[in-house]
Amino acid sequence: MAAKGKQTRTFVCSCFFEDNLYIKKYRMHVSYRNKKTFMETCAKELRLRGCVTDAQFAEVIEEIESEISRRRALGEVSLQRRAMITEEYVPLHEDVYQLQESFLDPQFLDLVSDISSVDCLKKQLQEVEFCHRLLEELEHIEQSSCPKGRPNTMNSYGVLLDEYGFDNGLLTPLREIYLMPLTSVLFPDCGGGCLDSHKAFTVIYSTSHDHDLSCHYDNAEVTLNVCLGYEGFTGGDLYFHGMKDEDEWTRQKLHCQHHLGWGILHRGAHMHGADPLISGTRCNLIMWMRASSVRNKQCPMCGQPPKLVEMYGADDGYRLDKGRELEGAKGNEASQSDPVDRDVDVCRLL
Ligand SMILES: O=C(O)CCC(=O)C(=O)O
Ligand SMILES: [Fe+2]
Repeated sequence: MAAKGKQTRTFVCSCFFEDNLYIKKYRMHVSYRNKKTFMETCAKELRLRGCVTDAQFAEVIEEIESEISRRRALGEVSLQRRAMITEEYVPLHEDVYQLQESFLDPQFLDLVSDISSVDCLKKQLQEVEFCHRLLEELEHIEQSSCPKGRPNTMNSYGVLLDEYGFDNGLLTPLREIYLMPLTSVLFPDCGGGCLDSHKAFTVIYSTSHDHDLSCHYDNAEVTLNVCLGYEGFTGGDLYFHGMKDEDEWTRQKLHCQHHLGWGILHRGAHMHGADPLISGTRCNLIMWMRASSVRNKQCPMCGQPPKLVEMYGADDGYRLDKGRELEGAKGNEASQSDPVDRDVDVCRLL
């Protein structure tokens, strides 16, 4: 079922190999050029977070270096997974791969066809049968022996959806036909009117594994976050602070409860995280939507004009403008950028 897709040249910004490396144990994003600079810039903060012995530092450096190697090989590994999935994976519900209007809540459809006022967004989107079928399909994927690409180093559970063929029939039409009428009205300032690609994955939280998500921003111009449910859960609210470039982004805090079948649209640059889950399991579908015309000018991760590195097997949503220089011809490498942690006391480090 993996989609073949047309051969678009795909790129990442070279910062992917040096910046925003997440150290899960100490809940901290760091940059890494070499061991010496790393120790000069990050050792102090790491010590404050409990990394004190030589062995602990060695472990952190090993983890970072292996994450950089993983990132360099990621495109090739993704292509290998796609080939195996195409060969072996037999879908449980063929219909969940093709978007139909009946999957979408009537109130949502009304909103798309008549987005005259932002207030309409407060209407509830009801639970739909589609969520159950999609969840069953995702469980079927999880139980299959086929390889699964995990979203990023902040989320260890869940799966990259494009590798299983959810883009062409389901998610691309969802973005183009139904989401863009809304995002172009809600987020015209950050490319909501010209979203031209996305990276979609699921995230799964339970009390026994990943149970929360640190405050971060996404590698996205606009993000869709839909709660697909699972076993009844409590806790695990999504929360928002200010925008990442605001001086006092921690000052505000808005809580949003997840409800089965509800979707939340937000700017990728809106600082957000997930509270700890108290009970049950939560599965959400995340679509990081990208506008190449926006990110071609400024990488949302490093905040600089992107230094494009061509990648096969993965796509961070940049497109080659005429005359643009490439950073390096590093084929067969790929990126699955992490969301970027911005714990309050870490932000000045990065
Ligand atoms: O758990 C959530 O609802 C948030 C997930 C998220 O922000 C992300 O994966 O980028
Ligand atoms: Fe996020």
